Amino acid sequence: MHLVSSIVIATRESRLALWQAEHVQSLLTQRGRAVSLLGMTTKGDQILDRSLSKVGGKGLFVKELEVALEEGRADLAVHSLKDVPMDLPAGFSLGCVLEREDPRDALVSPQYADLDALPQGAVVGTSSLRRVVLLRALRPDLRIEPLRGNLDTRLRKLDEGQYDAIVLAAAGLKRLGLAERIRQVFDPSRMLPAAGQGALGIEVRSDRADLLALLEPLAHHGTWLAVSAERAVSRAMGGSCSMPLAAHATLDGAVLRLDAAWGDPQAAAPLVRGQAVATVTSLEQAASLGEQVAAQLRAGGAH
Ligand SMILES: NCc1[nH]cc(CCC(=O)O)c1CC(=O)O
Repeated sequence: MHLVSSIVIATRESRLALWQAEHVQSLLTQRGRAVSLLGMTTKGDQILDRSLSKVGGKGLFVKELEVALEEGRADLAVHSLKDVPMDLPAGFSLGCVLEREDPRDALVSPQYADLDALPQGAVVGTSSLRRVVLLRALRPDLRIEPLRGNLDTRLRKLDEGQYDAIVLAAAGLKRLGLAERIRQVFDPSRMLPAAGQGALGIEVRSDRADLLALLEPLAHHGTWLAVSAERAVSRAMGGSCSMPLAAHATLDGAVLRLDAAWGDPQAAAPLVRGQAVATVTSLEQAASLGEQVAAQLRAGGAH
């Protein structure tokens, strides 16, 4: 068996990725482990001029980190779970899911207090197909323009006046101490979050049982159940993280409630929605709730 002495975390070098890796580093350090970070630039960080859904999806953010795990240059990769493909490549596992931060979307705007306050035809920045279809359902008059880059870049483009407002995950803003930029946090019933939004996942090589044992005390099982249901919707719908798909689950005791929505980015048709509630105690049961909701979406015309 592999004996873990010093642990290396592979991480992207955006401020948010570093915050997340340092967070896991500090949790492990508190447990007496020596932990260092290995910063890397991924394809997803380099390609800033095209929509990610056109160049291969968000998997572009994790590939280089997996190569580092494969080659033994790193032990763990910390990811925003939202950016992790539904099926990891053979030989890799999700070793841990941490307690979720705020899963909701937030509106950031220098001028306007909330979505309703935006004038007719206002320009809103987002490159997420999910946010596009949800925003369009709420405010068909808005002009939605692409917005890429890390959090600081997106906020800078907003501040330069390229947009009237932008929509971001509340979790990222809160982690970076930018919560004061939030003008409105969307109720999930209006802007349903993406599968896994706000949760961190730690990826390991599946053959590293030593690391799985090490990570066990960091896991938040309620979050893990919820995101398993959410990710199962996404997986059953085709697995890409760049679909116009929202999936959000909440756990109340052992009762998991899962909501999902899908919208056609090409047509102005109403959103297709799905919902299911069940008592769950295992990740498999959570995933089967997700498959049930995906079947509802497909029956409603999602593809
Ligand atoms: N796709 C980029 C991304 N990946 C994770 C987060 C935010 C943090 C999280 O959801 O955990 C963001 C930024 C955003 O959507 O605003």
